[in-house]
Order: sequence, then structure tokens, then C-alpha cells
Amino acid sequence: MAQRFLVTGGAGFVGSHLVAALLDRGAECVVLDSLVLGHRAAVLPGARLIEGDLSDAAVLDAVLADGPWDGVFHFAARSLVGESMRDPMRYFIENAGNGARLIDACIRHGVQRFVLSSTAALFGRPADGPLDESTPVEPASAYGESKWMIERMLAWAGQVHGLRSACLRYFNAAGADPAGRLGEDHRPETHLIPLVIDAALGRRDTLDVFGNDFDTPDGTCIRDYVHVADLAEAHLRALARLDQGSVSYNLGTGHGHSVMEVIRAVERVGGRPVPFRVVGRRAGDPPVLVASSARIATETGWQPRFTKLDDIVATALRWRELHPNGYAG
Ligand SMILES: NC(=O)c1ccc[n+]([C@@H]2O[C@H](COP(=O)([O-])OP(=O)(O)OC[C@H]3O[C@@H](n4cnc5c(N)ncnc54)[C@H](O)[C@@H]3O)[C@@H](O)[C@H]2O)c1
Ligand SMILES: O=c1ccn([C@@H]2O[C@H](COP(=O)(O)OP(=O)(O)O[C@H]3O[C@H](CO)[C@@H](O)[C@H](O)[C@H]3O)[C@@H](O)[C@H]2O)c(=O)[nH]1
Repeated sequence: MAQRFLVTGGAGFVGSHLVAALLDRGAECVVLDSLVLGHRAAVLPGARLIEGDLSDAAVLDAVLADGPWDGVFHFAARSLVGESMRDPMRYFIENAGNGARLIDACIRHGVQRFVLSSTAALFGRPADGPLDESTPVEPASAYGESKWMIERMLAWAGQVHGLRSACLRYFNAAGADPAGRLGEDHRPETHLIPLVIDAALGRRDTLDVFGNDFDTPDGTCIRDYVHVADLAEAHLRALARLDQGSVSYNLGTGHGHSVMEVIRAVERVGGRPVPFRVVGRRAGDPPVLVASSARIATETGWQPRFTKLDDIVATALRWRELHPNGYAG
């Protein structure tokens, strides 16, 4: 019989790519998404979409009762650092509160394997150098703190109820489905690569570079851009690894790229100039965030297939060129 999975937030950017990977492997997928940030068209036809909010206890109960589930993947969340600093309680109520409700429903309905979308934002303002799982957790935002709260809940759910969990701390999710079915369409868009692409395509006047006075070689911030298809593969491997117990993994390519390098990559791949201007720093941006993913590599054999920034950018650019209005058509 086909394996059967529940994916919360499966109409969003990263979740929709995991759904594609599950369907490609013959699994059955149910997506629970309120569509508050996601898109109906991002749920591939092979999956079933249940439009509902995680804060709705009746919906959660009804969905989880319709098991058995081979695993639950939890993507649904708010994930904007700046927004979380203006309205921290929203992040604790929605991310941590809904996380608690979902974990509780999973325990009550006998789910045994749970995979959480966690984040590099757990690490706050760390020293330079690749961040592995021994890096101290010190969130510098309410968003990062809200994800850490869910990680801690999962630790307790494991200890008391035996729920096995994988906490996957993604660095910067990027790119688009290599088969061209899915892409990135956040509203509003705040992520660097789609904004740079829109500037190159003339859909924005200019790209604002948030500061060029950081302590980095060209003065702009360095991030580890990891392809969504590689993230999807990491989810599948982490899930399989749960047979041996709960895990936490940092997920990135291990290579950092500055904002200016991203601009140059889009110019190279797209063959068009990117208009940009340097503005002030964005509050809370650490200068460098690069992952060490040695642990997941050793324990599951995971390796990113997309290791070159140009290749990551190329998949995102291709989707945006074909879908200038994103999922709106
Ligand atoms: N994009 C990144 O670079 C990145 C990096 C690290 C971690 N993450 C985490 O990965 C996950 C997915 O990120 P994304 O970029 O795909 O986000 P996204 O906004 O594209 O997707 C989130 C999805 O969750 C849904 N959702 C939100 N609140 C909900 C609720 N209360 N009930 C039901 N559905 C709800 C939204 O409609 C949306 O479809 C998030 O948990 C995020 O914190 C993302
Ligand atoms: O218009 C823009 C947008 C971004 N940046 C810079 O580009 C880099 C990347 O920014 P962005 O794409 O917004 O990602 P992050 O702020 O690094 O956050 C992403 O990556 C984190 C993990 O590293 C996740 O926790 C977050 O959810 C996810 O949004 C940062 O240095 C920004 O300052 C600009 O210069 N101009």
C-alpha cells in the first residue's frame, strides 16, 4: 500500500516542493493549508487539499482522525523576522500555539513520525563560520524563538509519548522545482533571490541592498542558499532516519554567497543587468549565516545536488519568466 502523509502548509513555497517529491515517489499526500499565505495552484493535482486553519481544533481533529498516517510534515507558519519583531505575540500564538495543538492532535491520533520546518533563525547572531548542531541556540527574533519553542515541545512529546521528530533547520530556501511545476510566490515577497529576479525582469524599479558596511569581503550579508528540491530530499531522508530515533539537522550547502554575488549571478544567468541601490541595514540581519550539514550527510547520506548559486538561480529564473505573476497566472 502507498505511504500516506499529512503536510501542513503544503500550499506554500517549501511545502509544495515536498509534496511534489512525495507524489513523485508514489506516496499519498493530504495538504492542510488555510491558504492565508499559500496558493491552491501550488498543490499538485495528485494531492488532496483541505482548506483549514491549524487554530481550528475541530478541523485538526477531523483531519488527524482520518489516519493512519506514515508521518506528518509541519510547514505551516509565519516566517518573517521583521514582522515577528513588530508583533511577537502573533508568532507565539500562531507558530508556537498552533504547533502545540498539532503535536497534541498527533499524539492523540497515534502519529509516530513528525518532521518540523525549523530555521537558521534559532542561531541569532553567531560568530562567522559554518554553524553545526552544537552551535548555541540563541534566537535574535520572536520568529526564531517560536520555532525553538516547537522544537522543545517535540523533545517533550518524544520523552513522554514516544513521538519521534526531525527538526530541520533550513538556511535560505531558494530555487524552484527543476521540472518547472512549482516556484516561489510569497506575498509580499521579501526574499532576496525572487526580488533580484524581478528587478532583472523589469518588474521592480530597483533592488534595495540592505547595507554594504558589514564585516564581509564585499560588505554585504552572506547567506547559504539551499535549493528547495534538496530540502525536499532531506525531509525524506530525515523521515527514514526516525526509525533510529529523533534528530535535529542544519540544512544548507555549506557555501555562503553575498547579496552582491546573488545580484551578479542573476545578471550572468539572466543576461540582463540588475538595477540596485544600497540602503541602510535591515534590523536584525546577522552578517554571515552558513550551515554545516555534516551531521545529516553522515547519518543519512544527504548531499545537496544544487551546489552552484548559478544553478539555483537558473531554476528560480526559469519559473518566474514563465509565471511573471506567480501562481496568479
Ligand atoms: N523560506 C525559507 O527560506 C525558510 C527558511 C527557514 C525555515 N523556513 C520555514 O519553512 C516553512 C515554510 O516556509 P515557506 O517559505 O514555504 O513559507 P510559505 O509562507 O510559502 O508557506 C507557509 C504555508 O503555511 C500556510 N499557513 C500559515 N499559517 C497557517 C495556519 N495557521 N493554518 C494552516 N495553514 C497555514 C500558508 O498558507 C502557506 O501555504 C515555514 O515554517 C518557515 O518558517 C522557511
Ligand atoms: O530586498 C532585499 C531582501 C534581502 N536582502 C538581504 O538578502 C539576504 C537574505 O534575505 P532574505 O531573503 O530576506 O532571507 P533571510 O532574512 O536570511 O531569512 C530567510 O532565511 C532564514 C534562515 O536563514 C529563515 O529563517 C527565514 O524564514 C527566511 O526568510 C539578507 O542579508 C538581507 O539583508 C537585501 O539586501 N535586499
